[in-house]
Amino acid sequence: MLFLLGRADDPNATYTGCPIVQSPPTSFERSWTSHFTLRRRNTVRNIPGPASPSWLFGNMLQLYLSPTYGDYEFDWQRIYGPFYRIKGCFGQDKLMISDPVSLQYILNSRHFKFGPSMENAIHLLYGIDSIMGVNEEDHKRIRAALSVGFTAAAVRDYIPVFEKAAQTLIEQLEESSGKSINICPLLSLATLSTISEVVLGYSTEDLGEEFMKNNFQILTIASSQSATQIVADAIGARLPGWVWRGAIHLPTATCKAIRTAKRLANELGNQVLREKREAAEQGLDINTDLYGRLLDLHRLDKTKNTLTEAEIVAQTAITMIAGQDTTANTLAFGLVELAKTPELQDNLRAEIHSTLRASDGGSVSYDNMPLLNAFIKESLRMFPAEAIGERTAVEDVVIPLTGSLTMTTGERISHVPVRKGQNLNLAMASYQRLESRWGEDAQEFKPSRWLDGPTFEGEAVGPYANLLNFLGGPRTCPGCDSITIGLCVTFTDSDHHVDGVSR
Ligand code: HEM
Repeated sequence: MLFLLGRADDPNATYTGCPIVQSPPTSFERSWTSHFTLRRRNTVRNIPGPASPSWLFGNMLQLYLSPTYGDYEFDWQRIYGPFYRIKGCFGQDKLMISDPVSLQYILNSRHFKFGPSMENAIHLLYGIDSIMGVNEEDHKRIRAALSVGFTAAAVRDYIPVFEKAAQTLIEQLEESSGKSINICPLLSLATLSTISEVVLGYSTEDLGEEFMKNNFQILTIASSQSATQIVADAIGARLPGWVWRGAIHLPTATCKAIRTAKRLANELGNQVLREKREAAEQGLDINTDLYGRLLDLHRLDKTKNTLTEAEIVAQTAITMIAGQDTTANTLAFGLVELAKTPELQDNLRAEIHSTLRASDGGSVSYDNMPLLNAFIKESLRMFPAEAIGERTAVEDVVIPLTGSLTMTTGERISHVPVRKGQNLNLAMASYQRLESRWGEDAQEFKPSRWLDGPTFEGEAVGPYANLLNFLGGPRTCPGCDSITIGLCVTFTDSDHHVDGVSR
């Protein structure tokens, strides 16, 4: 489970990313609701899917602990199509969904919320008042307020920060020139320093030693996966919230790290706001980062449209953690592909050099670099940092399909009725390798697909390039636009040969 990651009714609200549609019941939903009430049998059980090797683990070890990500999942998709059933721990039925029509429906519908493990993890680490911890009206309000830090103008202001981080990265690479290095911790540090600068106006030195140590502990906990954790997760998902809230006080290393992370985020958020308040009282401009913008809005307009200081502080853990390893891993996978394909590296370097020459020391037009943009889209398509999202149906609901599905009973259906509580895996990595969507070469890393005309079949989903890396709907990742610019800047500025790669 990638629990570190990391939705609104107002059609006029301008959030970054995908248009926000929190749909009222559609005619489709109304007609199917009556149909569904007539057929309360468990349809999910009759959806085809792979055999389960064990009652205890179901297909979970194959899904999450295969030697290379997708060893089983991509094969299952080839055999069973974009909507199939797998077994979770203790015989639980889970749906694996990569059908674009179904995904679009789920992401924009009010009939689904985070699954229980994800909800508990969000509450524990980010807090119940964080943007991911709140729902409905509160979510819409916090999301609208946070959007000041993610507008096109704000993202343009971040470019010097991205450039500075890329420069530091170059210096670190130069120090290790000719030697083999582990690039992942360097990238993680680079993304943390960028996020800290644009969110809080703080450098990593300002964050302090204890924060830095805890931050890397938390990322290690979040990215480690084992059979024991999979079972613990499945048991945890069945426990009520109060058990989780109590369990966090256990004297284990993980619980201690999470307790420390919450305390440090709270202290940090309060300290940043105190300093910004004092700076504003001295007449200084505090509109230079996300927290400065949020505080300034609150000082000028204390209506319900702005966040209170406590609400701003409550966003510290999520904004500092959600984008760090997701961005670093995207960069790392891009570098792996560059290392494997020297010709691509040379062509990219030629495009970067000619664009930099044309800019003549002025601002660089990243949009005018087709190969760089194609390379970034292809890296995102092949290697989504969050491979699977988790949702639960909050009531009995019917999910539409692109085509139809033949059940194990032989019946063909074009809509899947699911019961309240049904667990759904939004299979983003599978969707991004769906041959019916991307073509027969969907499994190949091929940036040229983005340059050779229409890239995908069917209606667009997701906020960027028809990709689901940032999911979609009201909970689309708000960092989407800044990340894509940040990736352009980093690859442009870190003009270094990647000579080889080992894992
Ligand atoms: C390549 C980098 C990134 C990827 C792939 C990514 C992916 C995602 C995904 C998939 C979600 C939705 C999770 C869900 O609803 O299940 C999400 C939510 C979120 N992301 Fe990102 N993210 C990235 C970087 C960032 C950055 C840099 C920030 C901010 C500094 C950020 C802040 C957030 C926040 C605040 C949410 C919660 C949104 C909400 O619930 O309304 N992310 N991200």
